Amino acid sequence: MAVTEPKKIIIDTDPGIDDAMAIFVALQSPEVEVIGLTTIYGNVYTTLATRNALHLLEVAGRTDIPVAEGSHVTITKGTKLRIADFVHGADGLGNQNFPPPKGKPIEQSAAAFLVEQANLYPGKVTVVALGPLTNIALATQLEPAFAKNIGQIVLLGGAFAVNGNVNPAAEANIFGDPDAADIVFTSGADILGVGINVTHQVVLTDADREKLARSNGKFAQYLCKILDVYFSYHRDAYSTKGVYLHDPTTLLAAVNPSLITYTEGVVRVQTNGITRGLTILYNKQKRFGEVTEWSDKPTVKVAVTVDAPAVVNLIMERLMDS
Ligand SMILES: O=c1[nH]cnc2c1ncn2[C@@H]1O[C@H](CO)[C@@H](O)[C@H]1O
Repeated sequence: MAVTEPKKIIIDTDPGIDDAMAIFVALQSPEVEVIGLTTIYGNVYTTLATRNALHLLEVAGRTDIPVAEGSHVTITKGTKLRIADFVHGADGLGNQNFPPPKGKPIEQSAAAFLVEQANLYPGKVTVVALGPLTNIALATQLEPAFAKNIGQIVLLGGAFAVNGNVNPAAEANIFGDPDAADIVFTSGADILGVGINVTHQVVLTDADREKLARSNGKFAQYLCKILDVYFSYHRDAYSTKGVYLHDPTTLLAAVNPSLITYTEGVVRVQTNGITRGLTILYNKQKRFGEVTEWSDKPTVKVAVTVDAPAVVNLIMERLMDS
């Protein structure tokens, strides 16, 4: 049997408790090879995201993986960022005050690193984007061929036909930089968008957490230390007895696409007004008489269903077996 080469992935991340989980699951997934982490603001500011990315790689014993620091401002140079420290703790990792990492990010910016890797392995690199899409939008501006050269962009973002999690209109990653999101969705790259309409189906329960705690898995043990803040946020905000696995679900959609189903259409993002950050998918079922803002824009894939039990099982297995 031919041995298939692992898929090369770059994780663009704002760690973040569920980011930490996604990064660990990726490192435990033989189907993929993590060739770099790029950092962005979102759950924390970019400087802290870089520090946390380096820290998580040190915890994993994978300091061979480069970290490239991303943008500190939005694509329109906006500095008024919305940081979700109330979801993840002030340090982004459950207020554990871990020691600073020994490692440093590489000299290259996240956007330059993304462009370089896409050029180096045309069509072979998947970006798994777990935060606001500023770095990816910058990469498309830095290199017009980026959309063509990148293999796929699997992104966590949007709330398709459901309420957002920042406000009824907007999901956090898209709200973080709506202009960048619109650039990415209309870039022509092969894009799979995974919205919270899908990730809200994937819940880690208290019982799952207890099972993780009882295992000897190194990553399971680490995560159990940082999960408290994330659980209490969900209890307060949603009255759920568990937490949504946004980032690990998106990562697994890249690792094993058969875990989800998707539809195709054109996605545009509202960039101003009270619905700033709203994602609207045009499903092409109606032929509109007039030219619309969706006309002549490239088609993307948007996840519709997920095999939630399989996703939770796979995440648990990989974290416990570490
Ligand atoms: O209520 C929330 N407000 C802001 N960010 C959130 C919230 N819940 C989760 N996330 C973070 O944003 C992404 C999913 O939208 C996830 O990365 C999650 O960590």
